[in-house]
Amino acid sequence: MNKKSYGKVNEDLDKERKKCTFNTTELTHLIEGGEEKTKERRELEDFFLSDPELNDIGAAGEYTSHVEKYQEAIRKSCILFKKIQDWQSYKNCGSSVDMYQSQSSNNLVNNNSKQVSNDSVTENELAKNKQYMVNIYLEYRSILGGTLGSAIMKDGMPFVVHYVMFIPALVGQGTLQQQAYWISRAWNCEIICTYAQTELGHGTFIRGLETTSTYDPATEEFVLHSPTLTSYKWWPGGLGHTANYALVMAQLYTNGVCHGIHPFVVQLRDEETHMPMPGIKIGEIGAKLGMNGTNNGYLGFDHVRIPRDQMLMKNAQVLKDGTYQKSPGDKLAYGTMIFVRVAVVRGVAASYLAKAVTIATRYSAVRRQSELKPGAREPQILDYRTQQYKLFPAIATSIAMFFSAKWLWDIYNTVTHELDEGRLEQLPELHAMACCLKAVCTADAAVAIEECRRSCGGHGYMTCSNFPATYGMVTAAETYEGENTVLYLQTARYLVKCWHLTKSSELPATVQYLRKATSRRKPWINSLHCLAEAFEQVAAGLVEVSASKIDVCSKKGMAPEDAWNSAAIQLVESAEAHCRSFKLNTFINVIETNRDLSPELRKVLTQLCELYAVFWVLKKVGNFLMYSNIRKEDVKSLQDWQYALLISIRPNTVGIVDSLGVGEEILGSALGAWDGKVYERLFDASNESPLNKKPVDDSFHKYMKPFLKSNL
Ligand SMILES: CC/C=C\C/C=C\C/C=C\C/C=C\CCCCC(=O)SCCNC(=O)CCNC(=O)[C@H](O)C(C)(C)COP(=O)(O)OP(=O)(O)OC[C@H]1O[C@@H](n2cnc3c(N)ncnc32)[C@H](O)[C@@H]1OP(=O)(O)O
Ligand SMILES: Cc1cc2nc3c(=O)[nH]c(=O)nc-3n(C[C@H](O)[C@H](O)[C@H](O)COP(=O)(O)OP(=O)(O)OC[C@H]3O[C@@H](n4cnc5c(N)ncnc54)[C@H](O)[C@@H]3O)c2cc1C
Repeated sequence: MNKKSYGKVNEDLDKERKKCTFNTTELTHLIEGGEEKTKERRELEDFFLSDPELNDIGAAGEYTSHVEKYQEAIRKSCILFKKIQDWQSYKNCGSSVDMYQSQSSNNLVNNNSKQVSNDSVTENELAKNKQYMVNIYLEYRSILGGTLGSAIMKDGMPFVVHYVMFIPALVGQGTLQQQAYWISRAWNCEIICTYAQTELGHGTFIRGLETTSTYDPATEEFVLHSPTLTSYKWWPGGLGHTANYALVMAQLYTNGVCHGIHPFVVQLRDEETHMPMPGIKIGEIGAKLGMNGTNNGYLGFDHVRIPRDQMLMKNAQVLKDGTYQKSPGDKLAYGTMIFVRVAVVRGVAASYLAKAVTIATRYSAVRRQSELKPGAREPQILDYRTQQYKLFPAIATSIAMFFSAKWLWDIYNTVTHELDEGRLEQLPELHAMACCLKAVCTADAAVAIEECRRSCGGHGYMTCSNFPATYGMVTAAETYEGENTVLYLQTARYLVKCWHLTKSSELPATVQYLRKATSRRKPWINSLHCLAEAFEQVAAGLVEVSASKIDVCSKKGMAPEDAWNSAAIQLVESAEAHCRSFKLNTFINVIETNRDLSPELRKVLTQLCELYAVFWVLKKVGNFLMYSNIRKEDVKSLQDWQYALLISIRPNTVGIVDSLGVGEEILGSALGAWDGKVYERLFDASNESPLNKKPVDDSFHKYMKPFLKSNL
């Protein structure tokens, strides 16, 4: 997007802003978690985007080659990550990072070994490590996630997995000594790392991974090996040509016994020359639908030896003689995936959808098309009811996502703190919620972004609208970090278990509705509370149907796995319904518990919350007729309600998207700029095409002219 000034704001957009009935800053603060947070976010954006080396947004990267794109992404990553360090000293927010640095420089590392003395490492420091993770997330979420990072590198960053996965994996799975050594090196970017779990043959079924790590007690080393083509690591971000270390998930063998997958830090490239280490076969996997800046790679091992202390041993351990000591919880090695799923809900789904709705809404206020009434001025396309039906539910969905993401982040912090104290009771609930929220939010964001693109007609198809890169980023998140169907099935597994417990024990907060939902049968009235109840009835009804289908199949003699597979479609639906019910309740809770909300904002939020709910009832009306109080004769009144909500939300639509706080550089769109100078920006963007540099392209003389002549 061009940074040039085009003068006054478009008249229509200006009028839209003037008629907004609520204070947009109040909504921005609510979404971001308070005035202070908004201030910090703006300061952070200014710090990075005022750097001309990073903020060259008009530089039409879409016309460069695959190699040039990668090289540019690396150039910017190096500047960006240097600036992250500068920012950290500027804000003095790295005290717990300093703790790592002082530990490693105090020569905790003995004789080139990373297995270090335990003396100076205390429980207190463990708590600091956790705080450190929280700091990273909060400080860098905006940089690495959907906002700043994507403005600077639209096609993704080759260093992202280093921060988003390698460091979190170290915190979750390394001993304090391993953290002291590896995190300080990774944090200082002395090394760049990736997270290598997925293989050519297996991504979802991680118990089926084939890479082996066999302990050799004679040398106190592990031997990493790729026994088959399908065992090659495949996909890790930054693996192709960027990372020189990887956290590799491999099947651990000691004394001839396989103990399942465990994490190992492996050097991939020489720290000086960057050449692959002996026995390492490495490359990039090639061009993708999107995220072409992330340098996803492949990796094979030919009997590569690493020291014993490069297995991360916070949970399970291998002693010098090869004795295996089990982890207190066999799923603790999966903790990094929970962290990223939690991060994706806000950092990717909510943030990218906020961008898309801002672009499409501003454009729809500026764009005028067709004749609604003969002879009258062409209307703003935002006035077409069909356009409102495309955009307003997407806006409501984006706001609902921000609220659920906040809840998820808070429970993630509580549960990880409990895990450090050896308490695992809330882990299943966190896992279930992280799975379904990641799946519903990324899926909804992808569908809504595509709807936003279509709502901008032909211009939405242009790269300079920024819809293509935005969609490419979000649709990737439907697959990575757990393919969405697979994640729904994880949540469903938890729901069916809880269903069987409804009569006998206390249920965790998010599933308490299972006990009461199906017994309620009141007449329907159009109200938020009746809607919330109906959502719970649908979720409970679907869980009940799934559980009984499994029972019926089992009674017919089916194996439990086949019975599960027979019910899988209903199981996925039940997990989705559970998540939508949770999102609605969270939205209502925000409105009801924030007592200081101004009446104007409360009114707008209530309208958006109602629209979110009514939209989904009508989308899934079959389920609501089957399992909730809603009857066929109520559907018409719900349709009327939805229609009325579109009309009430209309005057505030531009104000609502302005409140999402997405800055110009972050939007990066000719269609969505604050000033609404859509046509000027589209025209200038077209003139950046290299084909427009000469009046006649060389191909005319080389191919077309001889061809035309031959036809004379
Ligand atoms: C600082 C950062 C800030 C901001 C950044 C923001 C956004 C990020 C931006 C961009 C992202 C960039 C790059 C993306 C990088 C993507 C990286 C990856 O994709 S890494 C690879 C991820 N891979 C997966 O997610 C694999 C999915 N598969 C699985 O999770 C599992 O294999 C399975 C599907 C759960 C099945 O495993 P398994 O067969 O072993 O398990 P069971 O089904 O038998 O279940 C056993 C039992 O365990 C429980 N369970 C499963 N998983 C977990 C878990 N993670 N945690 C806790 N518990 C778990 C399960 O519920 C069962 O419980 P039971 O019923 O037996 O009690
Ligand atoms: C952009 C991107 C970045 C990535 N980055 C990384 C990375 O940094 N590190 C890393 O290790 N990996 C990474 N991955 C890999 C990613 O985590 C996997 O692709 C993902 O977990 C899905 O696994 P899969 O590819 O094996 O899909 P599959 O499991 O083969 O899925 C194919 C189909 O089979 C279905 N299916 C599979 N199992 C089941 C089941 N049990 N029940 C019902 N249906 C099932 C799925 O629903 C899907 O429809 C990345 C992927 C992408 C796209």
